Amino acid sequence: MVGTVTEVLHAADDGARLLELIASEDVTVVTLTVTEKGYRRDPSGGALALEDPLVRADLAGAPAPATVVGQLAAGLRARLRASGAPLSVVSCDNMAANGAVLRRLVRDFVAASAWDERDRLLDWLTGSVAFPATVVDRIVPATTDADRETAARALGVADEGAVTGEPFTQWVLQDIFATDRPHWEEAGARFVADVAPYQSAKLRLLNGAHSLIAYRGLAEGCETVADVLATPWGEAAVRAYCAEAAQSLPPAEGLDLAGYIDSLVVRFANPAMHHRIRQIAMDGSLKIPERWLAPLRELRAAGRDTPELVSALAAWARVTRDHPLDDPEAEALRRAWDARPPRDALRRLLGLLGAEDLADDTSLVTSVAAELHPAARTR
Ligand SMILES: NC(=O)C1=CN([C@@H]2O[C@H](COP(=O)(O)OP(=O)(O)OC[C@H]3O[C@@H](n4cnc5c(N)ncnc54)[C@H](O)[C@@H]3O)[C@@H](O)[C@H]2O)C=CC1
Ligand SMILES: O=P(O)(O)OC[C@H]1O[C@](O)(CO)[C@@H](O)[C@@H]1O
Repeated sequence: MVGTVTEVLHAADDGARLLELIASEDVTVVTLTVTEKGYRRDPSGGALALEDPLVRADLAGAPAPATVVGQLAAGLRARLRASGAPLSVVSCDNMAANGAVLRRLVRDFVAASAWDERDRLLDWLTGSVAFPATVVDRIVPATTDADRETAARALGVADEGAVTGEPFTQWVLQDIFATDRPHWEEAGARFVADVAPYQSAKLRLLNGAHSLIAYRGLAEGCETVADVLATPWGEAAVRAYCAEAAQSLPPAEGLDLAGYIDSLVVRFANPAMHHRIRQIAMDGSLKIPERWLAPLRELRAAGRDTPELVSALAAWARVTRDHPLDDPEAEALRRAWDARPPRDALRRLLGLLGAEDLADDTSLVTSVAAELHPAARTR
């Protein structure tokens, strides 16, 4: 039993209680793990997607906000009305600069609202609400029935909240909380001034390699990350990808990139982790920009070759063409392949990733298209 969990709510059904809790002075920290989808960002610029139907409904004053940002903004308004006590809102989602992203989205929502206290709320957000950036690095795959059965056998009781986690754990937080914060460092968390080096290393190496494994593995009939690592090509593909992506990472004190890459190979190969590659492949249109496109742009701008990232993009493109997709853009991704020749389909796919600049990069598009050709080498 996790004794610190005293109440469990479903935000969609218990909206009033959620707002009451965000407004309560007893609450000093709100954390979020709602996946990239939960943020409803405009793919091109990172602003709140004001045209999204649910965001529009929340802004129009739907009785209970349905989006995460709408719920947070309404809760923060209630808090300002109740006491104005400072609060820290901590995104634990897998996005670069997740704190700044969330702060911007909440501010975008408030600024677009017709609320009377809109300007006062924006001022209060600036002075009293902190949005620290964080990086959570621990592989915890979606729980399966088999995991629940294992937990029930081990515990002697059924635990619907059981999760399976690997031995490795890392939680790095930006130390800019609005009030006294919990002493999470006593349980191993690290508080630092700047999480960006940790965030980029994790997104570009761990998550970037995961996505590569997912799209290449799907095409080859694998089911889990460990299955891919057990193939003759799995470890070499991870190492080659990481060696290339790591060139985009500046050296940072306390970060041993070579050691991290070695540890990834061991973590990915752990046969006890049934981390399904379909789970990782899900929502590629939201995950790929963070994981691959940021290093791709930086490396190309520095004049470096990017064969591994090109190959990764080709693996994703092949999956969008040949496999069923679980992605908010699934239909548009599939329709991109109505374009001929494949270079035009690739341009459309890159456009759907919000990467018009890369879609206009003829040399990149030609390289990815060459990898799609049946005669291209298989790696
Ligand atoms: N599981 C892991 O190993 C780690 C997960 N994370 C991050 O934590 C976040 C959640 O991951 P998990 O807990 O594994 O996933 P999960 O699938 O168990 O939980 C996702 C939660 O997000 C909610 N959600 C999904 N779409 C939403 C939407 N459009 N609007 C509002 N809420 C939505 C779901 O209802 C669910 O409660 C992700 O961003 C992930 O990158 C970070 C590090 C480790
Ligand atoms: O979004 P994905 O690739 O399914 O990953 C889920 C989570 O597992 C991890 O890769 C493990 O740390 C997280 O970074 C990620 O958020």
